[in-house]
Amino acid sequence: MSVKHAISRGLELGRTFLQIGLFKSGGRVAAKLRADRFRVGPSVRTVQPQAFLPSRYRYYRTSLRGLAAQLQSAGFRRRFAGGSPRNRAVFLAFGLGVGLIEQQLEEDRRSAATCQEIQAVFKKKRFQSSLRPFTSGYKLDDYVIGNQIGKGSNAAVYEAAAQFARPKEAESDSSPLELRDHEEEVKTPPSPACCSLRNFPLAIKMLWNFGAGSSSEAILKSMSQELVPSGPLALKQEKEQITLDGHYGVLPKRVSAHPNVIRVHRAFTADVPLLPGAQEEYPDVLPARLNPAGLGNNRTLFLVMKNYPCTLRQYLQVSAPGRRQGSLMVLQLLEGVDHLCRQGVAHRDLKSDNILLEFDPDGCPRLVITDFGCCLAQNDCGLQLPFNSMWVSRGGNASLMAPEVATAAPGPGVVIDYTKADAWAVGAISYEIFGQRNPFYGAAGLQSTNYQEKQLPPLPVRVPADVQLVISLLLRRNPKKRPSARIAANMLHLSLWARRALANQDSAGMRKLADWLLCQSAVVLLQGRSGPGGNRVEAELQRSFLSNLELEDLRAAVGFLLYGREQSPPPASCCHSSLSLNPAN
Ligand SMILES: Nc1ncnc2c1ncn2[C@@H]1O[C@H](COP(=O)(O)OP(=O)(O)OP(=O)(O)O)[C@@H](O)[C@H]1O
Repeated sequence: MSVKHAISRGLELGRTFLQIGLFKSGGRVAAKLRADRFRVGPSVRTVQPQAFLPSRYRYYRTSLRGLAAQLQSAGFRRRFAGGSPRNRAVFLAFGLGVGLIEQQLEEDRRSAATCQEIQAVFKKKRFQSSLRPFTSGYKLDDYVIGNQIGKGSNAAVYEAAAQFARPKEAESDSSPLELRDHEEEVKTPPSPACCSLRNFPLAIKMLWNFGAGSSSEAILKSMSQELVPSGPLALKQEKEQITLDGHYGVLPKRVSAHPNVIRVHRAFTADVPLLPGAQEEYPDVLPARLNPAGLGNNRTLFLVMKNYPCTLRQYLQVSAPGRRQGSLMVLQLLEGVDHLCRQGVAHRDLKSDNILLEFDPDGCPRLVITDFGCCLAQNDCGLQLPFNSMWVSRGGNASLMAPEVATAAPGPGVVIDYTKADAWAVGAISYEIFGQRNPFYGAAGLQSTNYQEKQLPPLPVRVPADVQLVISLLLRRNPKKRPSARIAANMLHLSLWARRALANQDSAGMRKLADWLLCQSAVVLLQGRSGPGGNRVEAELQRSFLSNLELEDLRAAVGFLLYGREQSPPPASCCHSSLSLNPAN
C-alpha cells in the first residue's frame, strides 16, 4: 500500500466514523436511508441499514466511543506512530477522524443537556385542573341533575350543578370550588348550549350496573378502569383506604392531569335514581325498585367531570377544521395518548365519540380523551397484556383496533403490546378531522386485520404534507415501523413551529434546533407569565412538547420529517410541507 493510498484509506475510515456520528444527528431514519447508499471498504465491517435500528444503533454508538478511547490509548499510538511513514499517515488520518467524532459527541452531550434542562423547567409547571380543590361532592345529593347529555353502551351522562360549583357571576363570596374556565372571558357569543354549560358546569356519568353486585367495594373494583383519570381527591378517603387495603384488591393506576385527558373530579357509589328519560331510554338497566322488569343492581358508580359542549364527532358534523386547526387537533390527540402511554395506560377505545371538545379563549378546539372503561392500566405489566385465552378482552371498538391487536391469536406465552395501538387509532381518526370518512368504518371500509398500506385513501391536498406523512406513518401495520405518539407529536411540533430550524439540515442542524428550543422555551415561559395566554391550546401544546423533550425522540422526529420530504419534496411554489406560522391558515 502506498503512502498516498494509506492516507486516503485512513481518511476514509475517519470519514466513516464521522459520518456515522452525523447520521445520528439527522435521526435514525434518515441515517437508515442514507446507509443504504453508504459502504466502506472490505477491511472494515460493511455498515448495513439495519445497523441503525435502535439496539444496533446504540451498539454502534457505544462501539464508537470505545473505539475512540482505544485509538487514543498509548498502546495504539505506539503501534502506529512509531512505524513507517505509511503507518504514521494512517494514524494521523485516524486521529483526525477521532477528533471529529469527539467533537460530534461533545455536541451531542450539549444538545442532550439542553433538552434535559428545558424538560426540567417545564416538568415543574404541572397542568392545573379546571376545578379548585374542594372538600364536598361525594354524594349524589350534593348535585342538582339536569338533562341527559349523552348515552353509550355502559352509561348515561347528565348535566349537573353543585352549590359549590355555581358560575362565577352568581357568586358574592369566594366559594371553595369554582370552574376556572369561567374566570376567562369567553369570546364566543352566548348560545343555548353555552347557557346550559353555565347553569350546569358539571357532567355526571351514571354507569349501568348489571353484574357487579351492590356493595360499594365490589362496584369500585369491577368498574375500576373508569377511575384511571380520577384525581387524588376523587374518592372519599375512607373509600380509598378500603379499596387500597381491603381484600378487593388495589385501585388501578391513575394518570396525572393533562389538558387533553378527562379529569374525573369525584367518584362515588349511590342508589340508582330515576333520572329524566330513564324509563324511556334505558328501562332494562334500572333496578327492580324502579322498573319491575329491570335487570340492574340497586347501586352503581357515579363519576363527576367537567361538562363539555360536545364530542369530536358532533363537532365534525357541523364544522370543517382548516389545515392548521386540524393539525392542532391531531397533535392534541397525540399529546393525550403520549401522556397515557408514559404512565402505562392504553385507552383501547379511541373514537370520535370518546373525545370531548371545548373551545379555548381564541375559539380553538381543545380535545379531551374520555371514557376509560376499556382501558388497560395494569399495576405491574405496563402495556403488555398476556393473551393466553380468548376470554381476555382486547379492548373496545373493533374497527379501530390496531393491526397487532386485531390479529393477535390467543395462546400460551402470547402477549399483546399496546404501546403504539392508540397512536394507530389517532391516525385513523385524523381522516375524520380532515373531513374524510374514517377508512376503517362501514361495510366497505378497510379491515385493520388485513388492509395494505397502499389501500389507505389519499387525504385532501389541503392537508399539509408533513401532517399527511404523520398520518400515513401512524397507520403503518408494523408497530416497529410506526412512530410512537411522542415521536409523531414531535414531528407536528417541529412542522408547526420549527420550520426555519429544520430547513437545510446539515452538520449544524442539531445546534440550530437546540437554539430554537431555547427560544421557544423563553417564549412559552413568557406567555405563561402574561396571564390567560397560558390557557390557550397552542400554549398548552408547546408546554407538553417542552416538558417531554428527549434528544433521541426529537432526532427520530427530524429523521422521519426529512425522510418524508426526501420522498415527496414540496413544489417550489408552495410551502405545504410544513405548516405556516400564520394562524390564519
Ligand atoms: N364530561 C362530559 N361532558 C359532556 N358530555 C359527555 C361527557 N362525558 C360523556 N359525555 C357524553 O356522553 C356520551 C356517553 O359517554 P361515555 O362514552 O363515557 O359512555 P359509555 O357508555 O362508557 O360509552 P361507550 O358506549 O363508548 O362505552 C358521550 O359520547 C358524550 O356524548
